[in-house]
Amino acid sequence: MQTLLINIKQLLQVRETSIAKVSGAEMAHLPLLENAYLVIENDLISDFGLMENCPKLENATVIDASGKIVLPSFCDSHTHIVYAGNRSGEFVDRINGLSYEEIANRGGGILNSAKKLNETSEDEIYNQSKKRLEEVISQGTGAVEIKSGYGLTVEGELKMLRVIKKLRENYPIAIKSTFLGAHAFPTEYKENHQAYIDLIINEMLPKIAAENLADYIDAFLETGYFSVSETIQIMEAGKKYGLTPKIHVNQFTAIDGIKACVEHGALSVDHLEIVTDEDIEVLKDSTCMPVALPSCSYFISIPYTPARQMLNAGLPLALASDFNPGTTPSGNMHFVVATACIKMKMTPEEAINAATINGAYAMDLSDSHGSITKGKKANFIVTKPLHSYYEIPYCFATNLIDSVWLEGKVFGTQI
Ligand SMILES: N=CN[C@@H](CCC(=O)O)C(=O)O
Ligand SMILES: [Zn+2]
Repeated sequence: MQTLLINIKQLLQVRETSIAKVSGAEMAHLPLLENAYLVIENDLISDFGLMENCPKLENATVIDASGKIVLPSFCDSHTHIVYAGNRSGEFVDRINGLSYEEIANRGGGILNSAKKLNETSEDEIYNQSKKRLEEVISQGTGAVEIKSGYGLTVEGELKMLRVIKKLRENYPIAIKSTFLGAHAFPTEYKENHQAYIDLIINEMLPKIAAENLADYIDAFLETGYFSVSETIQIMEAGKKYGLTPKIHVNQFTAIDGIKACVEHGALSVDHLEIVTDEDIEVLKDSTCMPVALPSCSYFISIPYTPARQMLNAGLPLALASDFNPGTTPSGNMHFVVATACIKMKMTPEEAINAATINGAYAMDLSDSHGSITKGKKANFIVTKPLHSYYEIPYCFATNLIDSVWLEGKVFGTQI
């Protein structure tokens, strides 16, 4: 089956050859074609170019995209969209003056979500989570990572990971699965951290590996959560089962966690609201992708990742949503891109690179996702008529999407 999109006003992120990621000054360059065509063959991109060179394809379905912009789907490399219920009560508590830390210390926060999750059936969690997955797809996400971490018990973590597996089986979107048993210490382990770490290592990990339920391992490396040495134990244990680390770090404090993550081969370090010069030095010349989560900074009023400082140092940066019930109840990557431009002073080119090809890198998907390249998945967004791609971050709260395409079909026609 062949589809030909013609008269595309701007075709963004076109890469003749596949690249893994873009870093530093390269991020200011977003390659594009004005007045372009795009050919899709089954689920893959097979050709693209300028309209003046548009091929005549006898049997293709032709779609006129006059005035519209086409860009690769967003690659959201950090979410927690599998959860039960919500935490809107804590949202109001924060409006009334309590901090995230104070709420967590009262047994709220992650432990609140863990209680709800353990009380909810797997089917019910699946039904709640699939609505969020459908929502983010309709907002332009074409590849997503999903974490566990609201179970904090053997059964609870397995339940979450099985839901992620079922989502992966039932939706035409690439899903990577991350085991985050080390998200918080359950109350009964508050005074005995090692016993919970042992439970993760000796009980959870072998079962997860036996069912092949995870691609990555994560921990919340933070003051009051998992220390550097505790996180190292988790990373080392995960690696024995082939799970590469992707770690929550530097959300509230900088405690030399990034160094440990880089030394232990982390694919990404995520959050980075607080970043020191030493952290930046450690990330230079590493293969680890820093990931910023600006919707989290927005929602709980914490600093934004210092993107400019990091890009000036030559680092790459990815943008992800962090969709979760506590700090970011939204997976809208258009809002993420806009907020990165508005609050982090990233240019539209930098933000779109960060939310597409660099997001793909942070999920080991840059070979198949994140750019308009022949042979990659035909996952892309067609916008409503726009004057230029600058309007994507500029119109920060307008739904600019005309259609989202996953594996060569308009989403909604596959399921
Ligand atoms: N910071 C750690 N984990 C999540 C939030 C967890 C929660 O509050 O439920 C995050 O990435 O922001
Ligand atoms: Zn997170």
